[in-house]
Amino acid sequence: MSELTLESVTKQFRGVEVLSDIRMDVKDGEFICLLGPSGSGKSTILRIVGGFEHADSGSVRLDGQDIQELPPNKRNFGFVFQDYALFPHMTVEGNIAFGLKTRKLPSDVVKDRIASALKLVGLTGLEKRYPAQLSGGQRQRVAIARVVALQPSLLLFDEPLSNLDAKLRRQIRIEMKTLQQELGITTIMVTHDQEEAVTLGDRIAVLQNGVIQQYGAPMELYNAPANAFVAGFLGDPPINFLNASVVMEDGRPGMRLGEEFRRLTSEGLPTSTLPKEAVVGIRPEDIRLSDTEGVPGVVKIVERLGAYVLTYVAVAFSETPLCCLAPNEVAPQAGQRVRLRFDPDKTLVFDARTTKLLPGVRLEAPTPIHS
Ligand SMILES: Nc1ncnc2c1ncn2[C@@H]1O[C@H](COP(=O)(O)OP(=O)(O)OP(=O)(O)O)[C@@H](O)[C@H]1O
Repeated sequence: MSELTLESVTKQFRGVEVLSDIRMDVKDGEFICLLGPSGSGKSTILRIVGGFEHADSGSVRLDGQDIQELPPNKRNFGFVFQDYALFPHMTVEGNIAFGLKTRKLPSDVVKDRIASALKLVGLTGLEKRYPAQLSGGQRQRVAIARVVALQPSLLLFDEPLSNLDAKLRRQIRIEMKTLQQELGITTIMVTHDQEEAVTLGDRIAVLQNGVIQQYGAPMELYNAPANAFVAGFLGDPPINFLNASVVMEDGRPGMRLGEEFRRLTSEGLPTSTLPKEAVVGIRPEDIRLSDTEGVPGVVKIVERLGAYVLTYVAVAFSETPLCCLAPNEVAPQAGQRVRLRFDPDKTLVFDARTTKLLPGVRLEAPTPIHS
């Protein structure tokens, strides 16, 4: 069992608050990703969990026990950093054995642990190689094997893949997920790469300025982001944002998007509580290109990505062209006039002032268009 709970954790550096009121629970066997831009406090949380920093207030509990006074070497946690620093003068075997020997384990146990760790990361047969004789991906696998061999109760990864090229990142990412599922070790990983977080994390904590903006399953965050920041951080290509004013027409709320007027449905939210200014979020895959129906626009740029095509369409109510993602066979030309249809169930509406999601508020279907 390895369940971790962070409660009301705060941290300041030189009088500047870098973590405020961090609350997180990590269940046994879960893979948690801490996602956020540079400086948002991800590594500081990991370092507090690892025991390399002390929280100013709040508690960090493992299986109910407060561990804050335990030094890092008494926590039995495995740490893999971005700069995984293998010992260059030691073989693969020697690198993995090092930590095991400091724990004074019998030599047959050390041998077994090395063999099974190397098997897990697919490096059996490379025991006698030196780090310089390995590829970047192999070195990272040794770094993971070295930590896994210690049989830690918690795995802590700080941007472990960021030194690798895109293809290798993807490959090792799949290996890490498989390995973590096989071993069932509770894992926390820091990343600023949303794709990595979405593919690896059972749950993701999105951080901004030391505050957890939302903590939940990847698709929960994607489909129902708590605020515009989370909506913008998850998804590639990113969500389109449009500024809009909320207005009443015939006693019913609607929105002005430049010259366009759209009715609003506001399930569960009284019309009187709707903000005056809103931000509408529409994901590229929720916009359909049409010849006949919807908002008129002009294609500016077409980017072919192989399986998909991204079309950037200039419309009257947005300063920046809207990005639409469509299957490859739907490929308009730059300069072409098109119409755009939004999936009304998928539009997200945020309060422009607080940036919070207005749950249940949707733009209605594009037809009929009022002017
Ligand atoms: N030891 C320290 N002394 C002073 N300030 C620090 C220290 N460690 C971190 N900080 C500051 O705390 C804030 C959060 O840093 P942290 O490293 O946790 O962010 P991060 O989200 O992991 O960023 P990155 O992705 O760049 O590593 C930053 O503003 C950073 O400059």
